[in-house]
Amino acid sequence: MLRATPSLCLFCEVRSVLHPKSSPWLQSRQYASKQLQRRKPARLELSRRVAEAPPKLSSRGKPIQKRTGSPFAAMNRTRVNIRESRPSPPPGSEKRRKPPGRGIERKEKRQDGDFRALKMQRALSNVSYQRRSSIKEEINHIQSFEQFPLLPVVQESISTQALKGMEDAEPTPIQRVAIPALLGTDNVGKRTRKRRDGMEQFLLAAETGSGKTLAYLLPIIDAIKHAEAREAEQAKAEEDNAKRKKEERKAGQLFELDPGEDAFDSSGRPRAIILVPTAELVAQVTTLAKALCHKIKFRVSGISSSISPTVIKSRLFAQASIDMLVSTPHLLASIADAEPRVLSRVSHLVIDEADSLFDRSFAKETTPIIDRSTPTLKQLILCSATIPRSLDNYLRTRFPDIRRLVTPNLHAIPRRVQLGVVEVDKEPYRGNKSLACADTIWTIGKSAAEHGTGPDKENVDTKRIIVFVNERDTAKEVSEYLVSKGIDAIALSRAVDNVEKQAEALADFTGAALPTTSPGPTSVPLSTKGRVARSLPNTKVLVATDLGSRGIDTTAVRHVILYDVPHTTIDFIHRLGRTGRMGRRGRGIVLVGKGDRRDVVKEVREGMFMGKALI
Ligand SMILES: Nc1ncnc2c1ncn2[C@@H]1O[C@H](COP(=O)(O)OP(=O)(O)OP(=O)(O)O)[C@@H](O)[C@H]1O
Repeated sequence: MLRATPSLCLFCEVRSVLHPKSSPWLQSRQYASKQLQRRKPARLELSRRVAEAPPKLSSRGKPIQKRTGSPFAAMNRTRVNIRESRPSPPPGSEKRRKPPGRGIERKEKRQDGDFRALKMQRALSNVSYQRRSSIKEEINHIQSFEQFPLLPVVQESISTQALKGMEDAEPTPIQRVAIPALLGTDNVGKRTRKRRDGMEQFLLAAETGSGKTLAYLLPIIDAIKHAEAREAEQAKAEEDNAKRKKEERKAGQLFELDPGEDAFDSSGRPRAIILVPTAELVAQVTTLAKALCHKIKFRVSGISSSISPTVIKSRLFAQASIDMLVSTPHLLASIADAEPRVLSRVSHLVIDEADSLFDRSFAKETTPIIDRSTPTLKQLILCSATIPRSLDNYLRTRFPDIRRLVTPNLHAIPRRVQLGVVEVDKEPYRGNKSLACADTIWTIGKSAAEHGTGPDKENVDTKRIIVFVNERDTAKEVSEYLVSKGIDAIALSRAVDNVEKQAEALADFTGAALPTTSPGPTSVPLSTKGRVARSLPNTKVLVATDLGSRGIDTTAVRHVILYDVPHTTIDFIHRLGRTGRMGRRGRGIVLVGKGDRRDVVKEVREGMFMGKALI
C-alpha cells in the first residue's frame, strides 16, 4: 500500500501541507484525475488582466491610487467611461438629491435631449417648464392696464401717449409680470414691502419685441411722481416751519443767523437712470419716455456720444432739475468721474440689455455705476431678452437675492417667425454667399415691386430687410456688394463713417421721423463700373452686426437674412427677434455654406417650429 506524505503530493504541491485530504486515501485514482482536470486549463488560459501593467507601488510597497481628477487621467484609455471621472459626492449630499426621474425633471431631460448639437454650445440659462406654467397661471387674470394701481395720470398716458392709436391694447406677459412686482403690489411685493430696507433687485427677462421698455418705464415714472409729491409736502412743511421761526425771532428780538434759502440743488442729479448699450437705443428709449412726459410732466434727457459735449452739458445741468436720464455706460461713467453728484440722487437704475452691459466690453463701466449709486438706490432693474449662462452665474454671486421676473415663452422664438435655409454650396451660387444674399433679396423685393401701384412704384409696400453678419468688416463689404447689384443697402456698424446716412436708414427702419432736409436713403448708386445696372425698387436693406441688433425696435421689418450662421442661440434669438415683433409674422433666411453648422441650424428650426425654448 502506497503512502503519500504531504511533501510528495503531486497536485497540491505546497498547499498539500494544509490540504485536509493529504491523507492516505489521496491515492485513490478518482481524486487524482479530478485534480488533473482542474489544473489543465490553468496552463492554457491567460489571465484577463494580463494586458494591464502591474500596479505601481509606492515606496512603502502599497499600490498607488489612480488620480481620476488629474488632466492625464484619461490617457491611454480605450473606452470612454465618463462616470468614472466624476468626483464622488460629498458625504451627506445624497439626502438633498432629488429622487431620479420624477415628474417635470424627467420630462425636461427628454425635451432637452432633442437638442444634441445645441447641447455642445449650451449658452442659455434654463427655466423649468413647471415655472413657466405657474407664471402663466399667475398672470392669466390680468387683462387690462387699468388693473395696475398706477397714478391716474400715468394710467391715462398709456393709451394717449405710449400706445397711441392702439385701441384695446392689452398688457403683454412681461408687463403683467413686471409692473405689479415693481410697484410692490404683487403677492411677493406685499409680503416683503414692510421689511424692505435696502435696495430691491429685479431681473426682467422676456422675448424680443414684447414691450419690456414700457414694463419698467411705467412703474419708475409712477415712483418718481410719488416721490415728487412727498418731497413737495416736505418742502411745504419746512417752509411753514421756517416762517414760524422767523416770526418768533422777530417777536423775541433775538439775534440769529438767517439760514437763508435752502441751497439743495437738484440740477444734474437725476432720480432715475437708464443705461443702454448704443446711441441708437438712447434715442429710442428717450423718445418713448418723452412721449409719456408730455402728459405726466417730468423731465427726461438722453445723452450719447453722438451728441456734442455742449449739448450734453446743457441737457444735464442747464435745467433746474432732471428726473430721468438715458445714457450709455461709457459716457455716464466718464461724466460721473468729473461730476460725482450725477449719481448722488438715483433711486432707480435700469440696466437694459443686461446681457450686453455685463459682458467684458461694458462691465468695467456698468459695475462702478451700480456701486456708486447704491447708497441712494431703491430699485436696481436689469432687463434682457436672454439670460446667458455667464450672466446667470454672475447674478448668482453678485446679486443672489435678485427677483427673476421671467415670461412663459422666454428663450423661445415665436412660431409665427419661420426660418428658411439657402444652401450656398449648391447651384446656382456655387459657394458665393454674397450672390446668394443678393438673389434672396431680389426674390423678396420683386414681389414688393410687382405690388407697387404708383407711377414709379415707390413707397408702396416697401420691404425692409435686415442682413446680419458676424464681423464688422463683412458688413461694409456685403452692403457694397448689394449696392453693386442694384439693391438699396447700407451698413450699420461702428466701422462705417457715414454716420448721418446710417441714422437716416435706421430711422426709416424703426419708423422714426426722417429729417426733412435730407434727400432720403432711397438714392443709391445703381451703377457698376460706370454702367447703370437694373435696380430693385421698394426694398431697403440694412446690413448690421450683432450690436446693431440689440434692442432696436424694428416693427416694420418682415425679413431677416442671417448672412453668417450665428455663433450661439443667444445671437439667433436677438437677430431673428428684429422680426415678428409684438405678434406680427416674420421670416428669417439663413445662408448655410461650407463649414457652417447645419446641425445647429436644423435644431434651431425644429425648436422654432415646435415653439420650444432654445438652450
Ligand atoms: N401692451 C402693448 N401692446 C401693443 N404694443 C406694445 C405694448 N407694449 C409695447 N408695445 C410696442 O411693442 C414694441 C416693442 O417694444 P420694446 O421695444 O419695448 O420691446 P423689447 O421687449 O424691449 O424688445 P427687445 O428685446 O428687442 O429690446 C414697441 O413698438 C412698443 O410700442
